[in-house]
Amino acid sequence: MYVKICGLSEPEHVAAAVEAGADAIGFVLTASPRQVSPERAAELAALVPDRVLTVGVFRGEDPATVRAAALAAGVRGIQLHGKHPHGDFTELKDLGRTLVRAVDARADLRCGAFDESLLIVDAPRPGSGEPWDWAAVRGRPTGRWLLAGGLDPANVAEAVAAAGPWGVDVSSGVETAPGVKDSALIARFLTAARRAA
Ligand SMILES: O=C(O)c1ccccc1N[C@@H]1O[C@H](COP(=O)(O)O)[C@@H](O)[C@H]1O
Repeated sequence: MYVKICGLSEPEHVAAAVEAGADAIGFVLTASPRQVSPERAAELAALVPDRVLTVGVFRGEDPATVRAAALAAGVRGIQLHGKHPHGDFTELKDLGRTLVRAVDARADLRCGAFDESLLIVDAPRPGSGEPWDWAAVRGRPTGRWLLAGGLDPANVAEAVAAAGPWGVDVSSGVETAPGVKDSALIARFLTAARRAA
């Protein structure tokens, strides 16, 4: 079970996620209570060992803006959330970063359909912490895909059983308030997700 912890903004929480065995760590570089500057993301990314994928999260920005911010942040992955056209992914391919497409259940759920190497199937309101009908996507996504949206340490096993994802992605469910991560919740989520596999 691949696990991504998203929306980190403090070194102690980056360290907690790495220590607990996260496969990927996300820095939100778009409007959000979790937004960090590319410079702050670069400081945090420098603390992450190579085995953990660092991902910059964007939503609606044009490819030139995404390119500049991703390069400044030094992230190895680029997550485009929402209705980015295929052409946005094509324009970013030459960067050699891991491209991640994040969509809700109404979208094309074939990983690779937009030349991405990782797909995230999320709630209609990303980063809201709202659970949704995870079972509705069971059997639909293809390839490497992560389930996101309203997951937390207590429900991740149920969500995995319902949807059958390749991995999971969490932000709100490891926070005590919007944008305030909690190291103990991060560790509990990793443990619960691994057991759910
Ligand atoms: O986390 C945010 O604030 C955010 C903002 C804009 C686009 C994506 C965002 N996060 C993504 O949302 C899911 C996690 O959702 P939840 O909070 O666990 O319900 C994950 O894919 C994040 O990358």
